[in-house]
Amino acid sequence: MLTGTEVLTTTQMRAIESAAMASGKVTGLDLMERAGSAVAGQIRLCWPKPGRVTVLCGPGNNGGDGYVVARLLHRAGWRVRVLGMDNTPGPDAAEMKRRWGKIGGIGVLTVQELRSGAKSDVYVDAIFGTGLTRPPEGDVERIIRHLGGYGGDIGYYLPRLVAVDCPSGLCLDSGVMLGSRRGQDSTWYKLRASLTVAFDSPKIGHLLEQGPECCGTLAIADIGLHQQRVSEVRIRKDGPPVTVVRRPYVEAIWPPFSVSDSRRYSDTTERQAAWLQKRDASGSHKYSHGHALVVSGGPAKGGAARLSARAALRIGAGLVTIAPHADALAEHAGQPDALMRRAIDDADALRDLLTDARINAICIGPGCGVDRATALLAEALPARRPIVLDADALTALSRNPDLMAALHDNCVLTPHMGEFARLFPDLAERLDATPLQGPAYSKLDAARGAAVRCGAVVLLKGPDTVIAAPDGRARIHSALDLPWLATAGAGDVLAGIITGLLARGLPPLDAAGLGALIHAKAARAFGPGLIADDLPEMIPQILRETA
Ligand SMILES: NC(=O)C1=CN([C@@H]2O[C@H](COP(=O)(O)OP(=O)(O)OC[C@H]3O[C@@H](n4cnc5c(N)ncnc54)[C@H](OP(=O)(O)O)[C@@H]3O)[C@@H](O)[C@H]2O)[C@H](O)CC1
Ligand SMILES: [K+]
Repeated sequence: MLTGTEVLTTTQMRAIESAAMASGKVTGLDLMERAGSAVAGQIRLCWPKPGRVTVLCGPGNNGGDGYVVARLLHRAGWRVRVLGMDNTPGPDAAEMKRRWGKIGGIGVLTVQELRSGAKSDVYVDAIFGTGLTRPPEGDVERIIRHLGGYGGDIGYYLPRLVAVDCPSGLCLDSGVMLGSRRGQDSTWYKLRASLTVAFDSPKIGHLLEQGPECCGTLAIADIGLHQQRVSEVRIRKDGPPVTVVRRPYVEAIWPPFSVSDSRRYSDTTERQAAWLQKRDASGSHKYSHGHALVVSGGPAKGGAARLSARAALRIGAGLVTIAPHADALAEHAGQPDALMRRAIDDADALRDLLTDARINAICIGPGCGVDRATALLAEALPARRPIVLDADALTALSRNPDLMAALHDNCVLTPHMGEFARLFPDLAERLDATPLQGPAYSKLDAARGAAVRCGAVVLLKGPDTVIAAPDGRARIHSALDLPWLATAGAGDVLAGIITGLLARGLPPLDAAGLGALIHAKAARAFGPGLIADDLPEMIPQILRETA
């Protein structure tokens, strides 16, 4: 349902690149020239007046791109200094190094050399790209630390650090700096580029964990590889066919980067907008938009479920019933009047209610209580209706292997990292280990592993939300610009939006993906000062603006 941006792994990127070269339509040298030219072009767009630039070139093709940048900026009138490594790179990078060598010299890539001479206006990091396999060490580590501001005097210039493909040290399959402890501020170094120019498509690591913060503005340059997006290619004419795995693929649904082609990167289609606004032929009767049931808890615990129910109504479920324990029914008497109320005291009462086949989506967890969630899930899961499990329902799941075994592909689990660790401790532990080798285990790997294991859609919440289905399809929803979304009750609203979308008939992965998107858009539209109650009220504006 969503049209997003395809996100690649580094292996997929290499396969596409190899396929392009094997087709004979383009050479590695052409691709390198286009890559370097895209970076130089972006630099000139950002800083039109030629100044001083230092280009730092690593041992591989990322360094090769750097030599192209140096040559093209020199041609544009910049005063260029190049620091490189004393090695013989692959043939394409070697040729680019040779071409630069006819124009200027190459200093050694050390901190001492970097600190000597005049300061530059722009520093280009072309040390490592997709080929990083282990944490940087020796001189290269020192220079990357220095660029990260730990080394002193070029800190003033950090806003002008431009990364080729990625800031060096970042694992593009996971978004972690190899060698640095995850989730801690005291990373042993942290580059913060003001601009990163990457090629063809964003990679997983641009969007997850430390990636967005380190990359700064991410520009994706088209280097003419789209024709190579075939499902099967031959790398060599006489060689075996090599499958370029494009599906299951990962999609970014709110890419935080600047792009010129808005059609390719739009987040909703016209058809989707019409469906969201009920302007299409999906039906004019309230039951044609589904009936969502939001299970609530006992006395004084109703606020969370009411937030969910309100969100399910606002997103367009035809009917929404809130189902508290009978003791708590009276406290749900207030607004919104559109909400229906029905007491459910135990699993038998839920079974009775579910004889109404028109109830086609359930939300369970917010304010429910763990014991109640345990009892009601045992009844609800075998019914195999679309169901969102959040909060207390997730705790119930983590304590009951039988419930875990009853999950099915119409379930959506919405854990934050703490809940995820209780549900899938081994996966969380793997994620917590310091990554020493690329490709490092990623949040995407963890969410996918969890989805496969439990047979349900898993939405792992965070500023970089990852959504994975048991069949391997996945989405990354990056919303680092919304610190004010970390507020009590915001998760309950998300659960309600997803439940509403399920009631309206969206498949679980789409409901979770679109739910995360609308939730973030509502928070963005409201801005700082947001409380969870504001989120459902912003949904009409988001629906109106969806085009
Ligand atoms: N994908 C494309 O369409 C294009 C990509 N381009 C650019 O190419 C790089 C990828 O180039 P590659 O040569 O594969 O990789 P890198 O340049 O990133 O680095 C590889 C070299 O670095 C060595 N390495 C890896 N880790 C370390 C480390 N910790 N310390 C020291 N050296 C390290 C590695 O050596 P090994 O010992 O591991 O073999 C390599 O020598 C991509 O990012 C783009 O910028 C094209 O130019 C355009 C098309
Ligand atoms: K780089």
